[in-house]
Amino acid sequence: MPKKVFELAKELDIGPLDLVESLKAKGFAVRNHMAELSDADVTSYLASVKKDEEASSDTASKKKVVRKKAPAAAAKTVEKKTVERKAAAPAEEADEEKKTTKKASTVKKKATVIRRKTDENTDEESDTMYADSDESEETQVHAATEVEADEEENFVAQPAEDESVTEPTPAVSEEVAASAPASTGGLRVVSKAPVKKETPNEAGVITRKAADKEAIKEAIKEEKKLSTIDRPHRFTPVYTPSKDPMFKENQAKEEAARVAKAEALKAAQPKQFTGTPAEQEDERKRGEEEENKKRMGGLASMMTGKKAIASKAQAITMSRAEEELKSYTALSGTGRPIYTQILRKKDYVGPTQQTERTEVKDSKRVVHIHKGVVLGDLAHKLSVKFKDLLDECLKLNLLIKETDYVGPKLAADICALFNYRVEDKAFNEEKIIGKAAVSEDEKSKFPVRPPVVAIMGHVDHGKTTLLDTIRKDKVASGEAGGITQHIGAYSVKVEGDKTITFLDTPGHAAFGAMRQRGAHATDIVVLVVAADDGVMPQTKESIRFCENAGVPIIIAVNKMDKPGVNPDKVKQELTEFNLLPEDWGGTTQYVHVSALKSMGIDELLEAILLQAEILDLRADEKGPVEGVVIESKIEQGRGPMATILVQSGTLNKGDYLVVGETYGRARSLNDHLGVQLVSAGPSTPVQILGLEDAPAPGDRINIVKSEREAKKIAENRLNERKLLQAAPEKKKVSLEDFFSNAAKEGEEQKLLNLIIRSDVQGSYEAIKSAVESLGNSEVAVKVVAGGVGPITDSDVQMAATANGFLIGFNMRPVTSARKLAEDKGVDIKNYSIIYELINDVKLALEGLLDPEFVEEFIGRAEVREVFNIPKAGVIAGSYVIDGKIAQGCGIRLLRNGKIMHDGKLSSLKRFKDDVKEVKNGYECGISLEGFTNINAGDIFEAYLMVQKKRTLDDAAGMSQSGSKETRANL
Ligand SMILES: Nc1nc2c(ncn2[C@@H]2O[C@H](COP(=O)(O)OP(=O)(O)OP(=O)(O)O)[C@@H](O)[C@H]2O)c(=O)[nH]1
Repeated sequence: MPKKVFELAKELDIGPLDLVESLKAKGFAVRNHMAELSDADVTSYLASVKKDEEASSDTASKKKVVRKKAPAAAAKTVEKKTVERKAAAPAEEADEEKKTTKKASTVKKKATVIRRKTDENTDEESDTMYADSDESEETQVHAATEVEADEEENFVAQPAEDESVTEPTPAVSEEVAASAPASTGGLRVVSKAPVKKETPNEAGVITRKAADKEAIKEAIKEEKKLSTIDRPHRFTPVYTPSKDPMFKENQAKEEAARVAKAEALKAAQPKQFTGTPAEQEDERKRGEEEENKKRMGGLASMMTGKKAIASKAQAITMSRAEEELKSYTALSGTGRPIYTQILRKKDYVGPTQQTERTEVKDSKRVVHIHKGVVLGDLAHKLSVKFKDLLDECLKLNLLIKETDYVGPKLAADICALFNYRVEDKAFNEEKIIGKAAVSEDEKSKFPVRPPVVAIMGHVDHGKTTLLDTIRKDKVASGEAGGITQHIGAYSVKVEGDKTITFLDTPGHAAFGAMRQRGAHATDIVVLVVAADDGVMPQTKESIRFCENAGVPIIIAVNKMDKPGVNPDKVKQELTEFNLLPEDWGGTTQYVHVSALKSMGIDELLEAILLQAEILDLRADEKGPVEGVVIESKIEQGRGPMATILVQSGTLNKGDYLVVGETYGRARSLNDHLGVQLVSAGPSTPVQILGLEDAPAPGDRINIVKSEREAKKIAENRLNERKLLQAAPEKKKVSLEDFFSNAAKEGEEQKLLNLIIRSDVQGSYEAIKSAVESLGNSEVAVKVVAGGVGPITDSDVQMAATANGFLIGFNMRPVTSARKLAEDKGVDIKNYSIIYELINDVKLALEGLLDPEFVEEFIGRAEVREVFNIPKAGVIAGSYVIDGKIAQGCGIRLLRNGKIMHDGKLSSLKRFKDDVKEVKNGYECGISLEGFTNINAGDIFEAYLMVQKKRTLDDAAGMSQSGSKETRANL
């Protein structure tokens, strides 16, 4: 069974490294203690050891070791001594030797080179047996090289020895390692000894031809050379002897034990061959020959440089060595790689030829942009330096930066300066959506659709009550604060088959933006005006929105049930706005109603249907779907939910939608009553589920073929908006603007940071725009985050970081957010009525305004006589002629109307006593802080600086009313 070296070492009870050394010395190709030995190797090695031991014991018993100088070495190496066994040994000794050799096996002889280190430092010498003394000299040069060389030498020498395989080698000096410790106490086994020394003239000795010897020498030298050039450097573990005498003794003991064990092992070895002793002998010889052949093969390959690569690591090392060699040869004698190019200094050959400037063809003077462009990029597209672009832009009064993003219009203006035109190559979503222009003629053939009606009017004029009465449903009672908070859309059946779609729009000023959207989405507006209140600000505002949207108005004069109301007064007021009643010769329909008493409702509905008829409202049910978002919110557990008014086409359940910057699939369609629909035709308000996000009110909806297309369009819209938002608003700069901006630069605007969470998108937007419009140059509201949904931990975290406030509109914080807010000391305010929210924000903003100090006159005194009192200083004996003079007040000294001094009162006395104040008609002594030039006849004017809390109206300079004053100095 094959064995690892360390296993054999264990069996032999010797150190694995020692065994490796020993094996190497005996010509076994082992790399380390992990190398594997075949059975034949083990047997061969043990036999060899045995033979050595016997030889050593013979030598020791006969004590005929003769120290003899090698003929060649004698001349060159004096220090080295070669111990040889005399060739002319007695005959019986020779016989004995012959026997031993045969018994041990006819394997080639291996001598062991043993270097002995003596304890004396000065007299260090080594007894080494060398085949060649030249070799011994070389081995002294470098230990590692020596070992290597010795090994090589050994391997090379073997074939020569094999020639004498059957012959004993009396000329070969042997020294058994085991005997060495006893004599030297510090022997170091470096490697196996090379070859025997040749003594050609002696009888019975197998001689080696001189030519062969020379050839081998040459081979050894060649090998050595190679080993220094292309062989990787490797270290051979070298045993360093201890100088401790005890150690030497132990070594000797260990060695003796090892020998004994090897002998025992040999004795225990099973006999492998059967048959006659002659047959056994033949078999053994054959085995040995095979073994030798194997080794010879290895040696031959080594000699020819085709040494078998033992391991991967060795292969890597070899390849590295090869590379190194190559790079070495790639270096010229200067140490510079031969492929390095020498840089030559260029000779000056005069000015370079100027390339002629070619004018760009008109057809090529086009700049392609995608909706907008960053000016740095535009300069690049125009092939001009940005500096030149900046100079040219000043002609347009434009002060630009390289990072500015401009829209197509401004880009076109800039490009025109360089005789370029702009082509917008923006993502064309219409190509995907496939909008087809419909002619008026085609439109007239479409079926009639229900009118979409919005109800507008001033707060509390009865909009919700009116709608409620119309659709017989109580809406107002369920609303917080009795105010409609967001747009609701409802379809109402009237006159049998006919349907009217109502948009219930809120009336409060904060919902202006929403109302505007409502106006644009509607065909007809019913303007509710309370007969008892008349035209109010938001009535006027609603009229303006309708005018802008070109939407016809029907006036519902409400609360006609109230006693003493005068509808003509309302009509009169509205004539100012070109809303002349029909009975007064105009075109506007006026209907007298009482929403509360359900009076005049039918007339109103008739008027709406009449108006719709006049408008001839038609839509293609089968055409592409168009619609608008009325409202949206995120419902817990259901996700984003949007109220959509389909304006044309038919929206089907399962359609892929693009809605503003979001997209999705209409997973479910519900009408205002919550009834599931399969499809929704023109003028039908539906709530849809299945969008990715809550869209903004007013967003348009389109249907596309796939979700991928929908996503693409939505993402493109989002990207473009972001780019435009990032772009600073470009205004034409005037010198006045520049100076006013420069003056403002020093002032720092105080910010009130808010995080707003609302139940629906419309409310959020309305609140956001309302609170943001509250600021001025000194203070401003910044909505740092917000949207639809409950107040979460991250909102609280953000409020804490931004030092802001959290506002929930119809939204409460989640439990964890509430706890976190308590921990972080963040204030969460909850509102359900928008004007209360706005008032609070306004008050908070006012708190940020710097207080104002105003001077308040309090009295006047006339100086009658001036006293110069040594310790007290100058005292002006005065008489209070107006108001009072008080301690701590500011005081001005006037002489002939001219202000001589303005400072603080130092002391105020009545006779010798200090007093707090002296009123009109009394005398007093007044002294001033740091001023003594007081004359009789001068006037003291006393005043107080009063701190005045400012309101936003004050700050805007609109109104001084409502300011609260506090006396700062008293
Ligand atoms: N007497 C009388 N009261 C009415 C009539 N219509 C509405 N009201 C009352 O007016 C108040 C306001 O009505 P709303 O319908 O909430 O008014 P609104 O215009 O919808 O108010 P906002 O939602 O705040 O814009 C309520 O107290 C109603 O009862 C009416 O025809 N006659």
